[in-house]
Amino acid sequence: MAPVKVTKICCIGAGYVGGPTCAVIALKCPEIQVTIVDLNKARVDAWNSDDFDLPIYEPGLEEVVRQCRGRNLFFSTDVDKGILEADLIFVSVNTPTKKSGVGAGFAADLNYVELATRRIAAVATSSKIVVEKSTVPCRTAESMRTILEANSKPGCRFDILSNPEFLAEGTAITDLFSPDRVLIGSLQTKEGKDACRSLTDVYAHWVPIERIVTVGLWSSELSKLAANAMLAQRISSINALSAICEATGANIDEVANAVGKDSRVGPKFLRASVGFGGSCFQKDILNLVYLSESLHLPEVAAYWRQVVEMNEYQKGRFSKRVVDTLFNTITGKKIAILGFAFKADTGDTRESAAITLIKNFQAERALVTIYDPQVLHSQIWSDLMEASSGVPLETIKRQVSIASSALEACRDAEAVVIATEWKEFRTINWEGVYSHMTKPAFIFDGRLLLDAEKLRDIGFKVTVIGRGERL
Ligand SMILES: NC(=O)C1=CN([C@@H]2O[C@H](COP(=O)(O)OP(=O)(O)OC[C@H]3O[C@@H](n4cnc5c(N)ncnc54)[C@H](O)[C@@H]3O)[C@@H](O)[C@H]2O)C=CC1
Ligand SMILES: O=C(O)[C@H]1O[C@H](OP(=O)(O)OP(=O)(O)OC[C@H]2O[C@@H](n3ccc(=O)[nH]c3=O)[C@H](O)[C@@H]2O)[C@H](O)[C@@H](O)[C@@H]1O
Repeated sequence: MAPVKVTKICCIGAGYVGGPTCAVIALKCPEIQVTIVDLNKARVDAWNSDDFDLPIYEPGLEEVVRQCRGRNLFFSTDVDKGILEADLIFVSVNTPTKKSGVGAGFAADLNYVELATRRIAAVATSSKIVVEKSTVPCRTAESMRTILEANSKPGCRFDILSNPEFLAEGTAITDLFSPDRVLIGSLQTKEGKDACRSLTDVYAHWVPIERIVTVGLWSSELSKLAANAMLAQRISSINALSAICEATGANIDEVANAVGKDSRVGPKFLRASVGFGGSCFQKDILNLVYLSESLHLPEVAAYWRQVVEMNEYQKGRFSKRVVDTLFNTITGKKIAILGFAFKADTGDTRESAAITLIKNFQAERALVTIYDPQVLHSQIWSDLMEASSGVPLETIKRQVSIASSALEACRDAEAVVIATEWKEFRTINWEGVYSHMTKPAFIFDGRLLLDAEKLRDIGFKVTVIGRGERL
């Protein structure tokens, strides 16, 4: 049997990965019909909305959806129909950290992957290539295969591929248009290699063939965890060095630049910050820690765990620096937080460092005003409620408010904290902000975003992550 020519794709999960990834496949492969299905009706309705009010903010995404939706790209809640019709199915559902039971706090919750897999097995009446797109622990594909084979109908065969996604939020569309690599893992059998070829042919519509890397299933699954762990490890390394800079008078920008000039190290991902956030770095490292422990490799587990611990330390250290600088108390003081998303160019707030900072400031009984250009107010409230485990919203609102502009957030504040690196914060009318703040007016740049000298000239007292006071 030759590799199947894919004509219909179904993607289970219309989230940050399934949505953009399959929209780009539809754009680049006009002859393939792509249907993205999700159980969440509100999310599907938003993807289908007349005014393209899409459920996620991602630069360039709307243009892609506008070109393909209704042509060869469809969004639906009819999961079964999507499965029935497709010859290739992406499983792109969420895999959060388990909250209870064995491995709670570390292991990935594979319940959504299992439910989607069981649905495929229950519904499919013809052979399918099933592609694990979600980030999963090593050997999950084996569990999927066992479930599918145990429940398949006569004449139906399922080939499992691992095809982890490497896009970063905020740059998803450019990452998808021009990926560093596409990774496809398959069983090294004839059937496995044929399935791998079918998926390769989809990506080959726009990805140069030398960037499509084909490997064994388990290497593919582990490579995804490894890539995120190593990226996060660079940030924790630079953040650890930022603490030394602050204590010595060295400048983290200069250190990162000098170190990154070494071609073996490279310049990317060396930006000190208030700490990394996002739905995946912490989750995937904890997953790797759990995997290492399960494999009786405690030293390996401890090594990776330290990357997350350093990140927690960085958030706490930055919060403490704010309190220390404001004369050791922020009780009753108004603090403006600029940025709530976990990084710029996204409305996503999952594991955002801003949430921890605000929680720390709340504990010090400060009055916090938040401004973010993209995050929905309802999302901010729900994150703060979740972070304060059960404190009623009315109580939170006594200490926290949300502003609709940076200027409004900073009015009468004693301090401004830059928590997300939104470009627009660079071009704020800082003279105007200064004139409306309580004096002395403090700025804490947790993102190395602003021109500290210019701000000092205006009159601000400026504290920058990774820069000490000594000159
Ligand atoms: N967010 C990101 O930037 C990246 C995420 N990943 C990985 O991709 C996976 C998905 O992540 P996101 O897209 O961020 O998650 P998400 O939470 O935005 O989307 C997942 C979607 O799957 C749907 N879903 C869950 N179970 C379902 C089922 N049985 N049937 C139909 N729909 C179902 C949910 O309703 C949700 O809309 C995760 O494993 C994540 O680790 C990988 C690379 C980047
Ligand atoms: O598996 C995933 O979910 C994705 O996780 C990250 O992407 P993402 O979390 O969307 O965004 P990043 O650009 O990696 O930023 C993550 C966090 O690190 C912070 N960061 C990043 C870079 C840096 O130098 N310093 C730094 O503090 C960002 O502000 C952000 O809070 C990876 O970059 C993607 O390759 C991967 O696919």
